[in-house]
Amino acid sequence: MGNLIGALKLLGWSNQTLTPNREEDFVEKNIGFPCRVVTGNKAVQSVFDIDLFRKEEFHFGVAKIRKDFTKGVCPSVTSNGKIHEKNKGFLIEVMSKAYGEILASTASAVLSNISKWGSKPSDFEVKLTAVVVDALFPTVFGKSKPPFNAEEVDLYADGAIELRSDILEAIAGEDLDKTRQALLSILGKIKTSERYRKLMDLGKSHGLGEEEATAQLLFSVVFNGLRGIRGNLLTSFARLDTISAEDREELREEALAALKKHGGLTPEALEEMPKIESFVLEALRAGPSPDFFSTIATRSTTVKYTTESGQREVEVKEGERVYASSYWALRDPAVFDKPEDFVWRRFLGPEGEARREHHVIFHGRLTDTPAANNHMCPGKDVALSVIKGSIAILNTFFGWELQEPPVWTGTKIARGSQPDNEVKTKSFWVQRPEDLKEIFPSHFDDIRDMTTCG
Ligand code: HEM
Repeated sequence: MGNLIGALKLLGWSNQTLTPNREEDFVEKNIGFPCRVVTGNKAVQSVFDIDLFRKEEFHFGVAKIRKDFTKGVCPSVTSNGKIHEKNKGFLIEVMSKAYGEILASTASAVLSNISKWGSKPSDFEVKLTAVVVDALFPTVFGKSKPPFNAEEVDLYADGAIELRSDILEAIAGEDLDKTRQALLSILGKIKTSERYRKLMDLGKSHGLGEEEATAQLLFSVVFNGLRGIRGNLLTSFARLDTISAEDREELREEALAALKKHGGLTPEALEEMPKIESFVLEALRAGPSPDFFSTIATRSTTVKYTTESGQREVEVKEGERVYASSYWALRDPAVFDKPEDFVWRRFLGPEGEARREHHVIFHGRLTDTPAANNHMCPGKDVALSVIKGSIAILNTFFGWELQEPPVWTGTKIARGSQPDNEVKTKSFWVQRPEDLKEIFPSHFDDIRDMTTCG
């Protein structure tokens, strides 16, 4: 019963069931399984040591991965040891190639999607998913015919995981026919994509057979990549609604100057947008997705960490589950002043630079580098480029009114970092059309038509 009640509490109140007592960390709790819940920033960072903490294969916290959605191959994110090193080495190389194309692809995805939105875009969250799919997927797979489609990709990502508790899963009673069709369709598109053979050769050079390499790409790009970027882009977009018009203008001026100077969304232009970067990092701090890291102690060990009352240490037994909350680590007042406030300048200047040591959203510090021998996200740089680039373009050239103000309570597990309430737009329009025409001339006519006909 303990497991069921624990799972129900987590499903019902999400991060708020884990609200820390900052005097303590590594608290024993049942969240669907008995574990140690870790919430302090320094203590959470201790789980990044892969000698001490390993992944539970095919599981994330209260969720498990459906094996038939990965062709039975354990995804890199929950694999360990030598197998993880092969998977991760491959994915790091795939993502570093994608990084070279991601900004051009992002600008094109944002603007070509907007040209189809009209002035009253409905189903805005699905529309934003399409932006992410169009920005990310071609940089990995090249062209695919027919192209990947946002609805089916979302269906796959929803269907790929289920609840760990069989009882709760039976109550949820999902119909998987459509998600299985989506899986087959996506696999077909991956296998006929422009770069498939090259990707398979790359996989081979890392010791991965075709089945394994395909499954790693499928789960990494369609689940980790899409879900990671989509949730955090939506939350960043919604946060724009919570800052003043003057602050929005300040962000706009910075981005516009950089885009004009470099003739588009280039790496050099993004370099010259520290305010946009700080805004996005703060949005990801205030509402990170994913919001936890779930691990298992590889051996009995003593972990040293700091709390408000000073240095502490804790004995963790071999095999004990450790659930590290990035949501609370990013709200630790020991490292982030007034953590409940949204302070978009928090990551500016030398002090803001130093705060990157505590920003753990990517399962590592922002100053760390993903590697085959750690579990840090290999999509970090690509993901940040998509989010920063999209926010820069949206805020600079477009205006919108939401149907209701976004709200974040940390109680809605299914929403992750996204606002509790679905983001719906009442109206959407172009601003600074002359600048848009000058910087992105090939998209301008289509977008101008959108505002006049919508
Ligand atoms: C803002 C967007 C993203 C965020 C916040 C994010 C965050 C994370 C986190 C926290 C982990 C570790 C999970 C854990 O250990 O429990 C992770 C792992 C991973 N992510 Fe991301 N991710 C994002 C985007 C992406 C993208 C774009 C890709 C690739 C297309 C990607 C691919 C992966 C993979 C393959 C792993 C497993 C790493 C390993 O095996 O060591 N992620 N990501």
